[in-house]
Amino acid sequence: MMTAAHSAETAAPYGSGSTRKRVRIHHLQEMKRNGEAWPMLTSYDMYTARIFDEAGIPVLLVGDSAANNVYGYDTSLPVTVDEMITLVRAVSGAVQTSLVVADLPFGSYQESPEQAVRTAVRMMKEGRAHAVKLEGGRRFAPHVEAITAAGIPVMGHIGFTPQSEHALGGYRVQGRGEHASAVLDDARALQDAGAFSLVLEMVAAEAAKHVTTELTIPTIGIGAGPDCDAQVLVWTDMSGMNTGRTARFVKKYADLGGILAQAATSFAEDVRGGQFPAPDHTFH
Ligand SMILES: Nc1nc(=O)c2c([nH]1)NC[C@@H]1CN(c3ccc(C(=O)N[C@@H](CCC(=O)O)C(=O)O)cc3)CN21
Ligand SMILES: CC(C)C(=O)C(=O)O
Ligand SMILES: [Mg+2]
Repeated sequence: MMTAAHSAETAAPYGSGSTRKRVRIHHLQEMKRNGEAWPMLTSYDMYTARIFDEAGIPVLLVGDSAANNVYGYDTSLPVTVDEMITLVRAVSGAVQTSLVVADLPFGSYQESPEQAVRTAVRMMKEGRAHAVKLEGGRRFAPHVEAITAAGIPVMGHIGFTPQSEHALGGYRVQGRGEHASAVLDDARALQDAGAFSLVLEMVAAEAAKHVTTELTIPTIGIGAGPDCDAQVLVWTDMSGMNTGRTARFVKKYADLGGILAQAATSFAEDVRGGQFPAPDHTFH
């Protein structure tokens, strides 16, 4: 249910030709209070952004997972701010309603709160994002606070943080048993620093539930069980565009990879067999 966020009753902001209304951060907090779970998807291009916006996905994340899913790198570490900005601009230019969140890539904010603000400003100014996301727990509270003070909404991201995979020792579930309290401490610190929401990635369901209850800001789970306020998946995973191996937390809702392979094969057959172009596709 998209409620007021997707209704056409209110005038759009100046400079916009649209009558649909942008999802706002307070709508996300309102959905938490009302117990309405909401979806988030990644998007890296104009077509998927337009489709997900029309489908009523309130938040689109231009994830640094673009490293894997656009640029073909083996981890998310190599993607640059410039590589991200190009994609962020494509996505934000295509949406009418969805809130566009841009990931700050590895190395673009860890040095200092000042560096974090500089990168976040670029994502807003050049990428035209509506918010930014960064990975890390309580040690990044000053960074979140500085970006927030600059007037930029920040989404946090804790649990398994792929940019730290080498420090974490691989793809590991976080917050099991006695480690649950560390996840809660990180969550609280980020909320207190001004984060408007928080991704919990590969967090034990029990810990994720406890964090969700304790926080006033929405939690967005990926491999963090059913009790988060929202759920996020990478679009290439959930659509079957990614024909490779996916994590256990992924549910595949379509076979886009298979459909596209069929279309390419049919096109190739038609060209080779002389069935394309037909008279309908031909000018005289
Ligand atoms: N396509 C794609 N989907 C993602 O979810 C994703 C990316 N790319 N790139 C950036 C990060 C990396 N992420 C990942 C990638 C792999 C696993 C994974 O293989 N997990 C295993 C191991 C779990 C374990 O050993 O406990 C799994 O089976 O879920 C998890 C998160 C999440 N993000
Ligand atoms: C998996 C989500 C939360 C993410 O950070 C990304 O896609 O980069
Ligand atoms: Mg990311």
